[in-house]
Amino acid sequence: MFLSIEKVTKQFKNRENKAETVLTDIDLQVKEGEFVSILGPSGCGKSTLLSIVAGLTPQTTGELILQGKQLKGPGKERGMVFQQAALFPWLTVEENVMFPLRKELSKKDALERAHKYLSLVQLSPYAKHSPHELSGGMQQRVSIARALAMDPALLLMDEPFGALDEQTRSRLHEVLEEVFLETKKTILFVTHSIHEALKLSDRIVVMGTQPGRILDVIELDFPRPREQAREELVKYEDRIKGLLKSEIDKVIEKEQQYATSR
Ligand SMILES: Nc1ncnc2c1ncn2[C@@H]1O[C@H](COP(=O)(O)OP(=O)(O)OP(=O)(O)O)[C@@H](O)[C@H]1O
Repeated sequence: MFLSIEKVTKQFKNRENKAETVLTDIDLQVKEGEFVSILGPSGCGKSTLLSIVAGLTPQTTGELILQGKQLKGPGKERGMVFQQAALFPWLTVEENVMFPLRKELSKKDALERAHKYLSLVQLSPYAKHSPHELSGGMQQRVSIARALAMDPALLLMDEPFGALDEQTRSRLHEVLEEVFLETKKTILFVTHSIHEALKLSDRIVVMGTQPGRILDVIELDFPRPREQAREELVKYEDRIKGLLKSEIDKVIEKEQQYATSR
């Protein structure tokens, strides 16, 4: 198996210094070249799980194995794209994409690589621009190009389009789908949007909350582009909404308990 997440749990200390379980019994297998979304209500531990796979947050128990090797800490075989593009404002677009390549490639090769991926995300004309001259969606495309330029085996994306308006988001879904089909990268993608997950994924991992755990893994066995399969989409959407309903109720109930206890 390309990526195995085995019996992973995570506890954080809460404000009273008591251990609180955020993730429990996470078992997930990801095949090479798969697009897997992690979907669930706010606070169910999606970002924590992705951060554990990235090696940025240590798990409390359990194991992660990528391409036969046990994961310990971060590594360049995993690229990460966050909700905010986090570009260096003093560098141009192409310099931002070249930046992580500076140690392993000559300047000429790094530039060539940067342009390959800028072209893939349709930003070649903006190579010499500064990040502040770009829209939020364009900046996010630069950060996708930067992550891809490292040629990671696994691309981890944490709500990469969460801060964008609906139209830009929709355009970037198309860009990401093109990138996915072209590069055949394995992608683990965190979202709380059912539509986004249905549009992009081969499989959707639906998570529940309190504690965060996997409720179901849904295989989307109908062809891309997904928008054309309206009936299929509605069927899957209803199934996911059914799974999430009681989870969202739990979040609301906790919120109400908190409000009445004040
Ligand atoms: N460093 C930390 N220390 C303590 N608790 C944390 C820490 N990071 C996350 N948590 C807690 O873990 C839980 C899961 O958080 P996480 O950000 O992974 O959820 P999420 O599903 O990604 O939420 P959202 O969709 O709102 O981004 C939350 O209750 C959060 O408060």
